[in-house]
Amino acid sequence: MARNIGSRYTTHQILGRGSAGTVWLGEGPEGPVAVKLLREDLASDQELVGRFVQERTALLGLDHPHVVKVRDLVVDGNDLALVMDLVRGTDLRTRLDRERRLAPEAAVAIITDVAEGLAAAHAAGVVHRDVKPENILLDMEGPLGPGGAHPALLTDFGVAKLIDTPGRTKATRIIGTPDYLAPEIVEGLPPRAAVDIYALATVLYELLAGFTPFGGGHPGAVLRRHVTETVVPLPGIPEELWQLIVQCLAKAPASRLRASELATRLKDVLPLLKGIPPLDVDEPDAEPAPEPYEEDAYATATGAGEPGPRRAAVPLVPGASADSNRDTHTSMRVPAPDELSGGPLGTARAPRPAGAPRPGSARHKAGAVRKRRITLAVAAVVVAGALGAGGYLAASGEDAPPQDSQQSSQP
Ligand SMILES: Nc1ncnc2c1ncn2[C@@H]1O[C@H](COP(=O)(O)OP(=O)(O)OP(=O)(O)O)[C@@H](O)[C@H]1O
Repeated sequence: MARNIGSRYTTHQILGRGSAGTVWLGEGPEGPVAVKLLREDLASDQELVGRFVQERTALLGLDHPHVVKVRDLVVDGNDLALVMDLVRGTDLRTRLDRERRLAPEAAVAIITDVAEGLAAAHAAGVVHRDVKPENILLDMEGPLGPGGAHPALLTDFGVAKLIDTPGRTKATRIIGTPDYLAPEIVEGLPPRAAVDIYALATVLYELLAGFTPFGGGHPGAVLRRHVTETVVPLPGIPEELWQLIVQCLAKAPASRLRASELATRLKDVLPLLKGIPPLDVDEPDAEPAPEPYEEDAYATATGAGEPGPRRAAVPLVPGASADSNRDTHTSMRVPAPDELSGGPLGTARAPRPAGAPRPGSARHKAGAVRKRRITLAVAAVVVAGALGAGGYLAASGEDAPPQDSQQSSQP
């Protein structure tokens, strides 16, 4: 049934649901649109509505072929809606679920598009804060690019920031999707443009591997890996491409490439990837069962029980009920330094060449445990030095002063 949104738009049919609201196919004065209607409890939050109006200029001003254009922001009674260009196609998560892994050329073509979109946003002082496959739309009506990839557009700009209002989330909580969260966010620092680069490199890794570099298990373990662990190389990945991923997954934000540099470097790499099939890697198995004498520091410190599902579907805000089982935003506590530095859930997930023995198998077990101990010992030393700010935030329990986290630190 058609429903009016403000005086200019009607919605007809649901395109999809996320944790912050529902996206509808709609009609506006200039033709079809997508309307993201925020959840009622968000729409009735006066502070959030104020922020929504404040963001208007920045969001409406973003105009780039690889960013989904926001046409209007509607505040009407209980309705709070973002009116966007309709992208006829699918989102990258759906494609990835279908294909499991993409050929390097197609993966890089998609990520290049998104890097270009991000470069424009960052230049305008806007940080996305929730780059992930769900927020990358593929325009099936657009021309085919390298590797047969359709144009990719980044969507959901500003939504993470809207939700992350000082009254709604404390400085001690994190907003985002665990698999894609940059280490500085885990440490409680304000998100700058480099968090988007980290998340985008994570998406690139995921397109190539079929899994994220630090995902798996309990969300707390995922957060800890971002801070303490090093990404493990993918078997068969061209070295030039691997180096770009490593650089953009650097723990120090300043060491990562900027979005425009990343786009340029990816374009340089593209011709080398022609005709390379999807990488032949097996997803690492779940963590091997902890050795009896190794204490699960995270579980002990937090009361967390068994590791959760591979992707944490923690609601954005209490009461949210995303009706899909896909990744969603997370609002969770900034872990304390001791939680970040210990426990066997922190082992980096090493991809295996197809058919190689599992890391948890008898043949590999002794080596794996030794390696885990070394990783954790190094991690403990690194985190002890690196988490001063995060530790303070975790301990303070105070609301943060309002911080314009969407202002980019980059020109
Ligand atoms: N501009 C658009 N045009 C066409 N479809 C869209 C558009 N924006 C979003 N969608 C579709 O609507 C669905 C829901 O999007 P939404 O942004 O609400 O959720 P999400 O990003 O999947 O999850 P979350 O908000 O929890 O991170 C997505 O599957 C996407 O494919």
